[in-house]
Amino acid sequence: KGKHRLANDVERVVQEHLTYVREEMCDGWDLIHEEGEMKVYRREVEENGIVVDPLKIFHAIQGVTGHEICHYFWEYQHRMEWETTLDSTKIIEALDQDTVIFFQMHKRVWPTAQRDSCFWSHIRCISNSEEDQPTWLVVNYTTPHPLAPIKPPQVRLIANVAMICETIINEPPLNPKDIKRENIQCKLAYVAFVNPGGWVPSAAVRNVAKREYPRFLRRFTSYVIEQTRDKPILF
Ligand SMILES: O=S(=O)(CCO)c1ccc(-c2ccc(C3CCCC3)c([C@H]3C[C@H]3c3ccccn3)c2)cc1
Repeated sequence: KGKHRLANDVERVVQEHLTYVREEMCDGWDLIHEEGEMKVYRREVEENGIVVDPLKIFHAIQGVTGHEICHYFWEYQHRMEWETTLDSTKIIEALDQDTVIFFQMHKRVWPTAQRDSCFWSHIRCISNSEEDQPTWLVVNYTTPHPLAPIKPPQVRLIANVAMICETIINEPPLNPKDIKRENIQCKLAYVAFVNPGGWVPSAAVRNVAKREYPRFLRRFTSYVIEQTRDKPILF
């Protein structure tokens, strides 16, 4: 199928994330939370008094592949089974089989006004030259859409989020068909640039973010482990 109207935007944002995720986690990032394999980093950034802290989470999940993590993160029909911070989510346009446009109503976080979001969501497999497993990624990026008009008092979120996954196969058996789930691990990097889109109390949003991002990733990864437990491995 030909290039859709957002194909160039999608390409640019995907390449930016691939460059950015490899950047060293050195200056300016605070490790704000650690649980098991999950490490949550944040930079404190404000634009015009609005908290827009970039957030980076590194995690390693036993027994699932990067493809499985990205599949369940991208597929809209599973979203309400793991997303606890949404009132609703729906596809408003499919640009191609890997790129859709979502409209979402986010649960209100007191004392802020309710947020909604409209973003294109793209899933992609990047096979690198070596024989090891490909990288799978999903990017959610805010985009305007005629079917998602801004309706005050709701405030439109501005989000640029990526889930970038590698699959590790420990002690690969001679025959790939013999690979078991206990031999596989997904190493993921989750990056979120979220601008609340309007004034919010900095401390409140920082506390919500510090609590909600780890919670969302814990819940989402547990969901994928459950969904894939007795299914064939999706590489
Ligand atoms: O990974 S996704 O693409 C999954 C698809 O839904 C994603 C995740 C999170 C958000 C989001 C939306 C709103 C807020 C704030 C802004 C003012 C009031 C709410 C926050 C900050 C507060 C942090 C947070 C993190 C996780 C869950 C909820 N809350 C985050 C958007 C997209």
